[in-house]
Amino acid sequence: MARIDLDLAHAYKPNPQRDEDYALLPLKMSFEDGGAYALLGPSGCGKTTMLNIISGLVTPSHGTVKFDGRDVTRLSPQERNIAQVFQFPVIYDTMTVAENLAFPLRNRRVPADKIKQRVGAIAEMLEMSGQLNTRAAGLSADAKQKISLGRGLVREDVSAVLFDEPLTVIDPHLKWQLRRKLKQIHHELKLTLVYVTHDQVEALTFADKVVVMTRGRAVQVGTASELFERPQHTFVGNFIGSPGMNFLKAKAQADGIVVGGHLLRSASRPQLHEAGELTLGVRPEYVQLAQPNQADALPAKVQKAQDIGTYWLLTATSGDAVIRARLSPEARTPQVGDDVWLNVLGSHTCFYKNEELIA
Ligand SMILES: Nc1ncnc2c1ncn2[C@@H]1O[C@H](COP(=O)(O)OP(=O)(O)OP(=O)(O)O)[C@@H](O)[C@H]1O
Repeated sequence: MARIDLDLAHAYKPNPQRDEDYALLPLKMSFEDGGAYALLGPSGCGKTTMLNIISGLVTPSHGTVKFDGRDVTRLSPQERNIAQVFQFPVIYDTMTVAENLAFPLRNRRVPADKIKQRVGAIAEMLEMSGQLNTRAAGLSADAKQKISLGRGLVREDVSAVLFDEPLTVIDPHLKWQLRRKLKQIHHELKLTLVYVTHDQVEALTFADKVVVMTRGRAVQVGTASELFERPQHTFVGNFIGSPGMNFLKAKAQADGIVVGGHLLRSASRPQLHEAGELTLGVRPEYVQLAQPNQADALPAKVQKAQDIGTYWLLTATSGDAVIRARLSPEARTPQVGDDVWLNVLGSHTCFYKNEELIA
């Protein structure tokens, strides 16, 4: 396994001039040896480009890729010793499940008894022990993709295993099981894993650390709780969470924060005073119903109240701003048209300037 250091940028077109010309803007980041990472972001943000640069399928137009301090920028995937699992199964239909799993090991002349032991262990982890002698041709798409996952995980000597949306073809119920399974396998095998997905649930359940990407930039690398509690960029606040963070235009002054002409009184945060116009960010989970004229609350009118089962989702407007609150089912739920006060200022509230977290 290897520690991977990226210090690079990538443009598919020659002579890039503007930010839009880059698939990856200049970035510096490291993947720790044995860590499980997810690259998460919407379509076109550069996830696959980053994965293919790590594997060696794409050479970055600028900068370097290092494995354990060694420059591998111009080495092929084979020379880098990478295993990669793609969206669709890459297996041999004429071979049995066991032969498919053994293939990457046979290629490297691993002794037969070692192959048997390793194939048995991987099949057991993927709950395929009963199918080892079945020919792959007759299997479902799910089972074939499980074999692909197994082939990616079977070698112990790889620098890293890279997954590009590997559960796309998997049935939703099995998807959930396999995500958990992959996490468990990671704990058992201690491989460096990098997993591309546009699905936040998939990223957050699989990875120890999630790299959130937008428009060719990695805007935050963090644990699920860091991304939830302290989004470093408004994109992260909005992209992570269901629904995403509320954002309100704000201005700091000595005795509090002004939102929509209303003063929210609070202990001052000195770093905010110089900032001028700000964005206040608060997750719907932390917005509470408040008493009228409560110092840290805003007046609002309820536009929607939806019963989501485990919580009520309230949508209210305060001036131009829309505020969503996730209220517990036990709370007194206001009705559409009610005037309410919503607490938006507390220890979980974040402040942004030019999209970046400042306090
Ligand atoms: N081979 C290529 N040649 C030219 N441009 C490309 C190539 N591959 C990707 N791009 C462009 O680079 C940008 C990033 O694409 P990339 O495939 O890395 O994003 P992604 O986040 O993986 O998206 P998706 O989830 O849709 O695969 C996009 O604007 C895309 O059009």
